[in-house]
Amino acid sequence: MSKTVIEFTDFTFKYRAQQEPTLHKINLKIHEGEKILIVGPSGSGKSTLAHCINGLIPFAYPGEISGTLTVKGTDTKELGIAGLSEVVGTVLQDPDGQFVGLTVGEDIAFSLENAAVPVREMHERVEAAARAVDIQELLTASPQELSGGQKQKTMLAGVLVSNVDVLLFDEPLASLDPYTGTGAIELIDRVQRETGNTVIIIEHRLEEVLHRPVDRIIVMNEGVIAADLPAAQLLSSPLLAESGLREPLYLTALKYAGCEITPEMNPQHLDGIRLETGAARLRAWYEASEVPQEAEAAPVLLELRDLTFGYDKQAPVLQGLSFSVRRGEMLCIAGRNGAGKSTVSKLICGFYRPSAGSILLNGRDLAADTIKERAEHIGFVMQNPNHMISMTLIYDEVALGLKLRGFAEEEIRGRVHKVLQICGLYEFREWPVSALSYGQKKRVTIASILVLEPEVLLLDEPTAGQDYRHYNEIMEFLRGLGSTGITVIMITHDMHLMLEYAERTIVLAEGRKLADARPEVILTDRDIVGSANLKETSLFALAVKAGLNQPVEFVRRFIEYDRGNRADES
Ligand SMILES: Nc1ncnc2c1ncn2[C@@H]1O[C@H](COP(=O)(O)OP(=O)(O)OP(=O)(O)O)[C@@H](O)[C@H]1O
Ligand SMILES: Nc1ncnc2c1ncn2[C@@H]1O[C@H](COP(=O)(O)OP(=O)(O)OP(=O)(O)O)[C@@H](O)[C@H]1O
Repeated sequence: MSKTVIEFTDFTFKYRAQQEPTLHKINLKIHEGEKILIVGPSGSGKSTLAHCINGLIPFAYPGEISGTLTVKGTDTKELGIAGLSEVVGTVLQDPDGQFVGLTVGEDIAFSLENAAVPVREMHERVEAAARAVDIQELLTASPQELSGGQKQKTMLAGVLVSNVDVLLFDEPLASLDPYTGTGAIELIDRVQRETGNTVIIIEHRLEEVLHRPVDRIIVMNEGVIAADLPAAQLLSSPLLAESGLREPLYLTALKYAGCEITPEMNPQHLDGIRLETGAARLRAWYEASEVPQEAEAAPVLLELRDLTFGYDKQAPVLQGLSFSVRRGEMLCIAGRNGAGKSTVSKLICGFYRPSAGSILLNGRDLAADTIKERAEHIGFVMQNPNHMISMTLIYDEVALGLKLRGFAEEEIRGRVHKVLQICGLYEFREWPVSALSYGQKKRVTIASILVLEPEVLLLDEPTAGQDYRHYNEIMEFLRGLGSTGITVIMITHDMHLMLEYAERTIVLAEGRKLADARPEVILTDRDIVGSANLKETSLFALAVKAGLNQPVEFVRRFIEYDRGNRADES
């Protein structure tokens, strides 16, 4: 057995601001060269555990520690944050908090400058890392000009160039398009095999991380380690479901068809899975499943006509983009990192003006409307919750919009409480926002917009950083809004979300509309998937593997059936 790099012994940690410990008596050994995946519901302590390893706890977030944590045999309290930074490289969940350089290149080079690497070698290594994540064109760009995914890639490159022993990734996939995400998982795998580094990945998107093998999966739940198993064992046990976590979609399909999942089937990867009787069962399930009904089309509410826009006049981001959205519809906008998805939402909200084309709401051109006037009808939930929150207490944050609009105290309280309940935040209403996990903060921002009851709700990655339970709750809630006539537009890289909740998806590529169709049609079309950096759904690949004649229709029927199931659960 190789050497232990990280060792938690009866380790308990309580944040100064909390009454109860967030981590309880953790006993965990991580060995040199191991690749570990940590999963767990939102707020279960995953990021807290990571912060203990990189020294942010207790040096930046103070609190009480009992028990010990050693990194390479030395207690982290003795190593200090500087000592730890030489051993552990971290990509944090919120990339904005992590930028130190004025340009992308400087940022990637930061750790090398600190380590006094010769200038020539530094340039070579920075360029190689930038190429590995495909941002070599952006080395002189400033961090403010980057899309969410481009920021994430810069962080990844910064960690990959450094000479640390332990690489720690806190939700590395959250802002990456699926193709880039797959590339990042391959890259992490390659770097680990080449350097023998220890790798720890925290991620909700289990199916995507398992694209490359991991040695163990650790399940955190309520501050304790609920399971510590190889992937095949975990996926064939009820432990994920018991912790409210999502299994890969193809396994859910096999279970619906009546298959038992065993470690011998190699359930951790669709390529290597042994279906045996599964194929016949899937066919029988498909033949017995109901044909979904088409919904009636509602009138158009929002229309984009020939929109053209560029931050820099020479380089248009959008060129003649047109699409319309119907009242009560749930629509997704998808496309690769930097395709212009967030830019579309900023134009709709009026943060920027198009250089040509128009945006109509209920047939009326919005050109003359201010940001404030538009906000009465169109609510916008940004990608990064830390960009939206301005109040200290959760209740005040959610009540703010209603207060500014002059509502009576009584009505404000009723509406805020109702929304907090819907968003699973009621019990935290008197808490400071700073004591919440990233996923919980995201829900606060959704709540603060929902409370205003907009006609159109525009969400940039609504479920990034959410666990499966909250994903279901938020999405079923948004679907409920759809049926009351509120139109929901979601920008997302989450192919599950798109399949399960969007009635239609607009795919952007090169500033134009590449496709406008039902999600299962898009996610089973290799050309569109390839051109827009999306990812084919594993359900489709499963149906093909099982030899079904109509794999697209199989995907559609599965989604319909599963939707009914999930709506019952939430
Ligand atoms: N700086 C802080 N001060 C006080 N309490 C905190 C702080 N950060 C996190 N917590 C508390 O610790 C708990 C665990 O948070 P943590 O961020 O570790 O969860 P997580 O499992 O990473 O969740 P997520 O998947 O939502 O990111 C949260 O419920 C939160 O209340
Ligand atoms: N404020 C800005 N100034 C200059 N360029 C910008 C600015 N914001 C975005 N861009 C550029 O415009 C393009 C589109 O960015 P946008 O944020 O709309 O992409 P996106 O599709 O939302 O990407 P992601 O999936 O990574 O979030 C990118 O090339 C980005 O670098």
